Amino acid sequence: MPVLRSRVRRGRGGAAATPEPEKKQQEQKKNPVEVVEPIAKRTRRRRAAAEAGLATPKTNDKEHKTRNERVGVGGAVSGAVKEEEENRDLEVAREKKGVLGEKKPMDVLDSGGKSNDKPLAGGDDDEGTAAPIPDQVQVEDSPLYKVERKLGKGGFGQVYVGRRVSAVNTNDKAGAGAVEVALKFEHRSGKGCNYGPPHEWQVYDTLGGSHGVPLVHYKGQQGDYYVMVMDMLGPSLWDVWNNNINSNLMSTEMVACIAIEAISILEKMHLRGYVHGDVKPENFLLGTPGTPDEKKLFLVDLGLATRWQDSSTGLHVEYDQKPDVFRGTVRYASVHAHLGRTGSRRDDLESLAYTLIFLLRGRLPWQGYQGENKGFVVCKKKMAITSEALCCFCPQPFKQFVEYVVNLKFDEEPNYAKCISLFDGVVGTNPDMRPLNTEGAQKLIYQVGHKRGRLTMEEDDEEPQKKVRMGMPTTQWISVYNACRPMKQRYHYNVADARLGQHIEKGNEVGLFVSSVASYQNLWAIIMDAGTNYSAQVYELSPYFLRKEWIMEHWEKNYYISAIAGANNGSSLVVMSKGTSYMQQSYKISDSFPYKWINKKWREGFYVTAMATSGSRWGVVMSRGAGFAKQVVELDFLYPSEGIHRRWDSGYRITATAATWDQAAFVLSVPKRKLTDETQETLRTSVFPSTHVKEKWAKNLYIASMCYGRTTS
Ligand SMILES: Nc1ncnc2c1ncn2[C@@H]1O[C@H](COP(=O)(O)OP(=O)(O)OP(=O)(O)O)[C@@H](O)[C@H]1O
Repeated sequence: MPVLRSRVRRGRGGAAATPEPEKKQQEQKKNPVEVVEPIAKRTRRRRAAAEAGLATPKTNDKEHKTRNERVGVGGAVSGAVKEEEENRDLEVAREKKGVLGEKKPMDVLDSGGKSNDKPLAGGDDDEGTAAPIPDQVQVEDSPLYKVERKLGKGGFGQVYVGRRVSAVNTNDKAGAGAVEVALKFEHRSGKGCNYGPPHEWQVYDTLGGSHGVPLVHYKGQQGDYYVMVMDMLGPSLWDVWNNNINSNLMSTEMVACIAIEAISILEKMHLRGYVHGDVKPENFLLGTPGTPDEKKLFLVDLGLATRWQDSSTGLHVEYDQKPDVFRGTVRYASVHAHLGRTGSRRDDLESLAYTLIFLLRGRLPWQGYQGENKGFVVCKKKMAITSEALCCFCPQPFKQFVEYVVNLKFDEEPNYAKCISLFDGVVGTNPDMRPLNTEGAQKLIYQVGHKRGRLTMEEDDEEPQKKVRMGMPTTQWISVYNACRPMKQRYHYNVADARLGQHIEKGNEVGLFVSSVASYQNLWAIIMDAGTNYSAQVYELSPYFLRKEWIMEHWEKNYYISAIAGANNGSSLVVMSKGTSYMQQSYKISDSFPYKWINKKWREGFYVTAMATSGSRWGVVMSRGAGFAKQVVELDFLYPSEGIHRRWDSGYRITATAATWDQAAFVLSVPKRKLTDETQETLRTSVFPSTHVKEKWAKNLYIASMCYGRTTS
């Protein structure tokens, strides 16, 4: 019995009817075909009441206009010529490189630091920089400071002690008039200053001085540097950990206190609408030794902070995924940050969980990877590891904290008080005796009136949380079904190479064309139906993944790629059709998911129209004239359930799927023409979903896309 996973989206029932179904019906009348499964009902789903209030998808005007302009210029006359030129370019590029598909590193905005996780070089380096750090600093109406010893350096800036030269109250230890301050220098051509003063300045304006965030007193430009004058603090948690010569480990009580105070600092930051975006041991600083603040915890480096909450509407920012954008530090980044998802409160807490485990155990299981796809490997490891394995030798509360944070949803408000209470049993009952000041957390508990005690996640009376990251990784069939008018559809699976022609010919004889193809264990699955609108079709089974010569030959004859599949043994099945709406086409083969290329082609008015994998290689076909207004990609190491649901809610539907043993990719599009019935369902099954397909047919749902690969059971 196959394992069934169903995700249902009910139709929105838009008013405008598309002409396509009518054409399909006419074609069906002209070509009566054998009905594989009788379809009795003809139903229309109504927009579910619950969805009536959902926002209509926004149109990206700029993108829309560009595409129309380009399509207009392309026209019927020049389309074929342009297409040929386009693909000659592609061919030349590929031959020059001598490989199929280039492997480009991701865009990494990695703040690096001591984690030694810095794929891109740091912006400024005093050793060798053309502009030396000034000897003295005076910005805005600040006192004059003499620049003394270096306190630290990150990927963006360098921090020095500034000693006040012009004396007013010479004994001030803190505040704007302090004798010693921290001076953060960022070179004006540094990577954080592309658009003027560092973004961090703005964030400090809002957050500076809030619980656990140092105050910035003055900021301004001096020579080649942007300079920020802030409260001077003491060693970072990384320094403390590193200086613990005996074991490199911190006491459990100390780490539990850090957990408690860090959660309360993050809670206050989140309350002001920001997420930090780079939580790690290097960015937590203690107060200056010998001062009343020496046992206080601070969080610095707001350079990657972003808003999770829109300042004008108060609403949560919109979900998005840009798989080639990474912000943060590889070692501590959340899985969602690795995958390029919009940062939200859950990400800070996940990074904090990794920070705590690092401080306790002295090492994280994904340390030590190097090379171009380090981010990919680290993310895969974070995704695969169980909380038991990650937290072995750590007391239970740390494991519970990990389990809680990795299962938070994108816009879910974390229960900070509950998280803090997890660590109650690990710290001493008298706050004054603790190795770290936990005053902020004390206040938080008091303010929310939360009863402290030995509360654990399980004992909570809330509904059990749906786990988003705890499923067992597996490989399965992923099939996608769309609502449409009754039509004939056939499927064949476990088809050996030799039998393929027979099935396709038989289908063609009764007017069916191949609408989608997939591969499993070097056998093929083909879907044929009467709803394609194609007028002619050719296919090739090749021992190579997307054989260029055959594709180009058929492009010349005005066929366009309409479906592709790749087998693990490297062979591929390419189907090309006449009668598509496409005006120009391009494809790419790549060792990693080619998001960068997709992004580039989007800007040129192309949309993904077919996608397949062969082993770990990806093949993506993009076309002009695809009939889409917008398109996005959901890429994950497991079935990206949350992302798909969010996209569905914004009017997207899955239009292409492909998966390797590691990753599943879903392309979702907003059609230009509003669909009469937007119902879409997905199934994940361990065997080909033959019985389920028949059930779907009975509900006028037809296979739109399928693939075999990575999901979660
Ligand atoms: N106010 C301060 N007082 C004392 N030391 C500080 C202060 N601010 C920063 N530092 C030290 O300087 C280091 C670098 O600072 P910061 O993290 O702000 O720079 P960055 O270039 O933005 O770093 P990253 O590469 O992590 O983004 C810190 O790790 C810390 O050791």
